[in-house]
Amino acid sequence: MAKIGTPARRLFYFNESYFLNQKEEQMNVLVIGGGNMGITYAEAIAKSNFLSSGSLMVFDKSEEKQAELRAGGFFSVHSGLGTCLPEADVVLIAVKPVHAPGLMDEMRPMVSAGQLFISIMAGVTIDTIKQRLGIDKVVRAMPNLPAQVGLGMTSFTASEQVSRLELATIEKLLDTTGRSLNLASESEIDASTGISGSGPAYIFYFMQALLDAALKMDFNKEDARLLVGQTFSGAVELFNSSDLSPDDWMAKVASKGGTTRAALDSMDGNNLNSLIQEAAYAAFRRAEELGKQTDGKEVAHA
Ligand SMILES: NC(=O)C1=CN([C@@H]2O[C@H](COP(=O)(O)OP(=O)(O)OC[C@H]3O[C@@H](n4cnc5c(N)ncnc54)[C@H](O)[C@@H]3O)[C@@H](O)[C@H]2O)C=CC1
Ligand SMILES: O=C(O)[C@@H]1CCC=N1
Repeated sequence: MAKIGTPARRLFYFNESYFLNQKEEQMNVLVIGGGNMGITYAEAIAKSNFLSSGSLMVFDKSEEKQAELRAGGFFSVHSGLGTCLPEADVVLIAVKPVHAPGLMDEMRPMVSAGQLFISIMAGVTIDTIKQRLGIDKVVRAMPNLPAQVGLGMTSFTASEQVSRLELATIEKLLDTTGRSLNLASESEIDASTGISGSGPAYIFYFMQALLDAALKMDFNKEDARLLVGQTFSGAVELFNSSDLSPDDWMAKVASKGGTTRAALDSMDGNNLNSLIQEAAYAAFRRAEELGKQTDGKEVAHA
């Protein structure tokens, strides 16, 4: 097993003067799991100048993934935890919840008290991570897929052992992928999973339905994609350009007795608003269930 890192150095990095002096670029950050989200974070951190070069490490257990990551060349890619985990000041865990217990058991002998752990795993609680790793400083975050294009929405909350200044630095790290929201409790993280974490899939669901309608109306695939994509981008841009509510914007599109009213009446008649709210609650409840399942035990979710 690799030697345990240098706690004195970590103490320096994580004391208040370090954070007041804003020397984030001297931190070593390790991302574990180089899939959709892990690679998104690693690339965003690498491109942001948040860290100095050579300070970002990635470990994925898949050899195929390691080869793919090495081709990118943005960070050092490790083939085992022993060469990277003891050197890290901040560790971002980005594996599926089902892989969390095995990974944390492997990590435990190599971690130390000064290290700070960020988990983006859905439903895995701060207590589970603290107990399984035997550490105290945990930030639980819930990002979303648009982080891949710098438009992510990440909610996060921290264990009480994470200081205000440490949290400010972690917020800057999370913001390399878009915007973030510091929430007071893990219950709010589960709720935000039902809104922003899973939310991009609901938008894609709506887009797929409109695409299907356009294809039925005999548009070819390319034209249907343009009609739907530009309509979504335009509507979102309008929404973000003012404080008007979606209801206000709907009123601007819909003329009395017109085409939009016909569509909106059809949606209301089918209770679409309630169905979408129900879907968001289903994701919220699932995040809570995952938390109970992973509470110190094995996970039954892939
Ligand atoms: N995909 C999404 O939109 C979002 C995902 N999440 C969370 O992010 C986490 C990762 O999700 P994805 O990136 O989509 O998954 P993914 O399946 O694309 O990536 C996971 C990676 O972890 C690696 N891995 C598995 N076990 C490992 C281990 N023991 N050590 C090192 N690497 C290991 C796998 O080889 C894989 O490359 C999940 O916990 C999920 O709940 C959170 C918000 C949004
Ligand atoms: O579906 C999931 O479990 C993850 C968490 C939020 C988005 N994807």
